Amino acid sequence: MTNKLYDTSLSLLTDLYQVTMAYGYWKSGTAEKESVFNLYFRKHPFGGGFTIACGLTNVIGYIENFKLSKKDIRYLRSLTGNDGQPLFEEAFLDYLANLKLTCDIEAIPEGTVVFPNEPLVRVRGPILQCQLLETPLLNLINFESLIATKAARLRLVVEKDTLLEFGLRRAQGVDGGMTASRAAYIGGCDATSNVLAGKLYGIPVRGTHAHSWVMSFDNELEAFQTYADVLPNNVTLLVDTYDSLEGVRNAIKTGYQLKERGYKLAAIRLDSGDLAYLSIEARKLLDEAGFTDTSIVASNDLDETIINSLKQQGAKITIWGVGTKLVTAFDQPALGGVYKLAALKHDSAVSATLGEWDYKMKLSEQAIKISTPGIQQVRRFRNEQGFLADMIYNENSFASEKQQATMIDPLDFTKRRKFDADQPYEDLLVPVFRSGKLVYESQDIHAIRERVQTQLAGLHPGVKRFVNPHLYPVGLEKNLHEMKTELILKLREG
Ligand SMILES: Nc1ncnc2c1ncn2[C@@H]1O[C@H](COP(=O)(O)OP(=O)(O)OP(=O)(O)O)[C@@H](O)[C@H]1O
Ligand SMILES: O=P(O)(O)OC[C@H]1O[C@H](OP(=O)(O)OP(=O)(O)O)[C@H](O)[C@@H]1O
Ligand SMILES: O=C(O)c1cccnc1
Repeated sequence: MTNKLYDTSLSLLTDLYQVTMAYGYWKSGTAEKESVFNLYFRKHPFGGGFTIACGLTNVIGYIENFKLSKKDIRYLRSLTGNDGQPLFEEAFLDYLANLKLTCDIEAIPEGTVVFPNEPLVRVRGPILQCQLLETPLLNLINFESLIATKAARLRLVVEKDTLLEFGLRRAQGVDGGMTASRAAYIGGCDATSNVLAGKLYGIPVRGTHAHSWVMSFDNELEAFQTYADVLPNNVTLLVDTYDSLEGVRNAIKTGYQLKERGYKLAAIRLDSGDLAYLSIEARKLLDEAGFTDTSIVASNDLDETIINSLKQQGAKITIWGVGTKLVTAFDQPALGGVYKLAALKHDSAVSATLGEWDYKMKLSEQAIKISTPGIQQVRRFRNEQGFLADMIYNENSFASEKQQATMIDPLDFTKRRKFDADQPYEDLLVPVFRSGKLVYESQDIHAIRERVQTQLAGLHPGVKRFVNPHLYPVGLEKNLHEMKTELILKLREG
C-alpha cells in the first residue's frame, strides 16, 4: 500500500444505513449469502467522452486495514434508536468485532480509460460484507477518477508543455488536497506544489515564489536578486506584483547576474492580466536579451478551456500552473458512480456454477438508472490503430476464452457488432482480492501515470474532443442483453 494517509483503520467510514442493513442481514440469517455488486458510473464527467479509472490503490489500502477496533465497537454500542434503546444487540457487535473481509474483488487497473456502465470494481462475497463496502468504495473511486479525468483533459490541451498542480490551498480539506494531488499526477500533471504529496506518493514537487516575497522588499529588483542569490539553481521569478512587463525587465537584469555566476534564469511567472498578450511581449523581451531558453509560466484560474484559448491566441506559455479548477473539479464536483447488486446465489447452491445464481437488477422510470444484472466482465476489442469497442458480458453465459461475440448497442437493439474469435481483446477486470487476500501487485504511481497516456493514445481523437465528443461504443454481449431484457419483462409483469 502506497497511500500512507490510510494506514489506520477507517472501517467506520461508511453510511449508517450500511451498518443497519448489515445488522438486518445478520439478524435474518442472510449475512453469508453470496452476492455480487458492481461499481460503475452512468455519465462521463465534464461533458467529455472518456473517464480515467483511479483510486484502486486506496481501495486496497482501505480493505487491507479493515478491522473494527474496540473503540469502533464501543461507538456502535452507543447508538440508539428512536425509543432510546440500543440499535444493535451485543452478539452482532461481537460478530462485527471479529469480522474479517473474505470477498473476491476484481477491478479495472488504475489509469485505464473507462466508459459508462462498465464495472470498475466487482465485489463478490457474503452480502453483509459487500454491503459495508459500498460507501467507502464509492468515496475512494469517485473522487480520484474525477480528478484524474480532469488532469487528463488538461494534459490533452497542454500537449508537450509542463503541467503543474497548484491546488492544495483551494482543495476540499486535507484529504481532498492529498487525494487530488495523487490523482492529478496520475491523470497527467508533471509535478505538484504539495510537499506532503511529494513525500508520501513520490510525486515530483515544483514551485516558484509568491507576491509576498516581492512585497517584503523595498523594490522588485532587490527581491529578485535576493531570491537568485539564495536559490540560484531554482530561479522562477513572479513578475506581475506591480507591472508585468517592468517585472520581466527586472527579471532579465537578475538573469544577467545569474549568467555571470554560471546559473540561469529558469523561468518567469505571469499570474494576472491578459496572459496571451503579456506572454508574447515577455517572450520578445526575453529573446532580445538572449534568454531564449527561459520559460514562461502562467497561472491564474486556469482550466482546459482557458488554456485552449490561450494556445489559439499564440500565447508563449510552456509551463501551466493549475490549482482551484483542477483539484475541486470546478465545473463538475462529483462523479456519479454507483454500486449495485447484480447477482445473489440461490439458497440451495453450494458452488458457483451456471444456474445457481439469481440475477438482480434495479428498475427505474429513467432508462439510464436501470442496472445490469450478472457477474460482469468487460472485454475491450482492439486492432493495430487502437480500441474498437467494449463489450460487457456475464461470465456465466459467455465463455471467458476466445469465441465469436455479438455485441448489442444499448441505444438501438437492432444495431449489432460481431467480433471474430481471433479479434484481439483484453478483459479489463483483473483479480485484486481472493477470499479477502490481496493477489494484485499494484503498479507504482509513475507507471500508472504512463498507462493513462498509452490508454488515451488508443482512443479515436473524436472520443477525446471536448465539444460533443464521439460516443465510444459500449454494448452488452448478446446473451447478457437477452437475460436483461427477460428480467425487465419479468419484473415489470409483476
Ligand atoms: N488572453 C486571455 N484569454 C482568455 N482568458 C484569459 C486571458 N488572459 C487571462 N485570462 C483568464 O481570465 C481570467 C481573469 O483574468 P483577469 O485578467 O480579468 O483578472 P485577473 O488578472 O485575475 O485580476 P487579478 O489581479 O484580480 O488577479 C483568469 O481566469 C485568466 O486565466
Ligand atoms: O488560480 P489557481 O488555478 O487556483 O492557481 C493557484 C493560484 O494560487 C496562487 O494565488 P494566490 O493564492 O496568491 O491568490 P490570487 O492569485 O487569487 O491572489 C497563485 O498565484 C495562483 O494564482
Ligand atoms: O509555486 C507556485 O508558484 C505556486 C504554488 C501554489 C499556488 N500557486 C503558485
